[in-house]
Amino acid sequence: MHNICVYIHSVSHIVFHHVLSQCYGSCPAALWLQCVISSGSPVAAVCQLQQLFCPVRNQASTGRVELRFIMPAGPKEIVLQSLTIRPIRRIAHIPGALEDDDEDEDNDDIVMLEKKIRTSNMPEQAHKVCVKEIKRLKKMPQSMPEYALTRNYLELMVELPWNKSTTDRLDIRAARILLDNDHYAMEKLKKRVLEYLAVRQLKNNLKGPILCFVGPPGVGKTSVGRSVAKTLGREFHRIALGGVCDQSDIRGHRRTYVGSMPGRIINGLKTVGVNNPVFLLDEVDKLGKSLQGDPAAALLEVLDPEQNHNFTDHYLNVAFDLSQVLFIATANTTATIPPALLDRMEIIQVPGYTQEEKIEIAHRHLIPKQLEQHGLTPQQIQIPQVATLDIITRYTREAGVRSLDRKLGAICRAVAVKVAEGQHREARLDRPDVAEGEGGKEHILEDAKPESISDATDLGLPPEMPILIDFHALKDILGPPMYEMEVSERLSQPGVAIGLAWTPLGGEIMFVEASRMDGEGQLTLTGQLGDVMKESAHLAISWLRSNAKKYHLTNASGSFDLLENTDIHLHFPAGAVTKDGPSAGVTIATCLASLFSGRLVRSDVAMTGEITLRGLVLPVGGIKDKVLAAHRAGLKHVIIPQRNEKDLEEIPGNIRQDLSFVTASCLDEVLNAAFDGGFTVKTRPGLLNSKL
Ligand SMILES: Nc1ncnc2c1ncn2[C@@H]1O[C@H](COP(=O)(O)OP(=O)(O)OP(=O)(O)O)[C@@H](O)[C@H]1O
Repeated sequence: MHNICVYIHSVSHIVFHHVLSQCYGSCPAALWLQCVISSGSPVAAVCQLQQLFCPVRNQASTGRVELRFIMPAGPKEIVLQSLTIRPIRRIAHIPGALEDDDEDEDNDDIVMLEKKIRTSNMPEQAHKVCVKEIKRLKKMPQSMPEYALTRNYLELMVELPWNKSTTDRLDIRAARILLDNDHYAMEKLKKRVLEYLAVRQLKNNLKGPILCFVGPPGVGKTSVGRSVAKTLGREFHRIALGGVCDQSDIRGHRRTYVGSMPGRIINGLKTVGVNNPVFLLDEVDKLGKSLQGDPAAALLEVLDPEQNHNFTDHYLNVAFDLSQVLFIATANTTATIPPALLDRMEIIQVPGYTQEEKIEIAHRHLIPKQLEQHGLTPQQIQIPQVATLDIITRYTREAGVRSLDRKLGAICRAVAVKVAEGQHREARLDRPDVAEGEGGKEHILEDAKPESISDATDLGLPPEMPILIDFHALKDILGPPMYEMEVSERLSQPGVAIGLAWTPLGGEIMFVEASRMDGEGQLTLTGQLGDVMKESAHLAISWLRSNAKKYHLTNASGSFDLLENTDIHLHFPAGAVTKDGPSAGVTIATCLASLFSGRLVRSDVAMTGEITLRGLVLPVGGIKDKVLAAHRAGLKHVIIPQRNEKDLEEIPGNIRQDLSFVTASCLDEVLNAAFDGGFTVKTRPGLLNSKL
């Protein structure tokens, strides 16, 4: 016997009761779906319900049925439920009242629910609440809106994994192999993760710190979180926190609200079905705030090992023990993480990759993954390392590898079309053993072919030869290169210097430009600068004015008072991007020194460092990312504050070899390194201040 019964108990509230009885064997005895209609009349609601039943009516006696419900607000279709129906004997559609049969079925369901509550392993407090609620449910008329709410609540309570967990697979050696297999480089991060797992192995129930991976996009933070779960043999669940601005998203709504539901933590537990998953709290730095409360405050309770064994979701209204859950957070920057939340986490910096690391990641992980996703084999496409380097330097500018991955995806798609069309032809190979690489340079290919493939095809060689991706093929598929080395062009006149900036997207090189013109001694700053950066500009000008004689710096009329009848304009290109922080101090001072001395700053030097009014150079953060950015841009020398020398240990050996570093403790040393032949004190008599 198969019944579907619908009743409307208010204009805005429709409860659809779908009873599946005897003929369903192992299927649940009853399935309840509830749909809240935000607007519309009863007539409209009945029409929609008729639409809902149409597919069921037309269904043959066996098969799969999708019940669809059209919301009145628009054309959006929501699949309420899809289920297998066999056989359909009868469909009853009775708006306004329940059939007697259905009532019996429903009572059966409640009996089953009660049984589940009795047999479930939930804690005593939760059990008491459930028993109380089911007693209320039994006495409640089924037409009451609260009936469905209570029933949903009880169904969630019996579904939650109060005591169900997976057994941890704690084998550090296996974990090391798995992490190494899944991720290239990231040594610091892997080391810390292994330490964490080792302590877990030695001491069960570790109330350890919450790890928070901080780094630019696409450096593998999320993917390491997934590997940790795999290593431990735990379920993995990702909770995206970007843009979450309502604390109910974390802690749930109280059941008194219409449409109330549990928060993301409880929902996640229901999804994974165990109480010890790995929860990845993604983009914790992008939590918002609103009148509906502060979600970061709600997360405090979730992440605090001292409190989270008693986490109370507003919807559940009973405590759930989260102490077995392994939380890992990810963020692009710590600057926007609320301090209290930051305090509960151990920050592990994940810096961007060098070009060499990116090439390795591409060939070991990204290309095989893309080939698999596009149904290609290494016999059908060949991407040499020079082509990968071209993609990295000319088509992407990023600290991570996400954009590189996308470009490789685009190449695979283009090749898939060729392969599918059966047109196996080399995109282009001018000479048999040579392909063009970055900057038009020619590179010897690893597996150089005796003939170019296009020639080979013409000569009747096998069409299954791999399609070779070279510079010209890249141009065909990805379009003209998006980034060119432009550094030396931009430093071809005085008043320009290259700084190094740290952004949540990784390190960047930053040009600082200065011009002077007749005026009244005003300083104009443009390029969306924050207050700290503006102050750095004022500091740099003051230092140069006070040292103008020492360095023989003059304005256009030859006066040592640099601002006399002179206005200065300082600009930081990429004017749409907001910039702040003190680390541009040395660059601004160098740029102005170039402007007033008429000398060019070396075009292969980049610098970073905070300055004081006395010309000292103070340490700054993000050195590794900044150095990587300088290397990516093809620069050769990097000036950093002396007290940042220790940070150079983090720079990979090959990058340290490619670059030379100057550690400066004062602006004199910076200027000497930034200009060819140094920027030493002029010794013309009469120009120097007597103390010098
Ligand atoms: N070291 C690496 N080895 C292998 N694959 C990597 C590595 N780093 C990143 N990837 C790959 O790059 C892709 C992007 O990584 P993922 O999504 O984990 O980045 P993310 O740091 O979490 O970025 P976001 O901050 O934007 O969330 C994934 O496919 C990942 O497997």
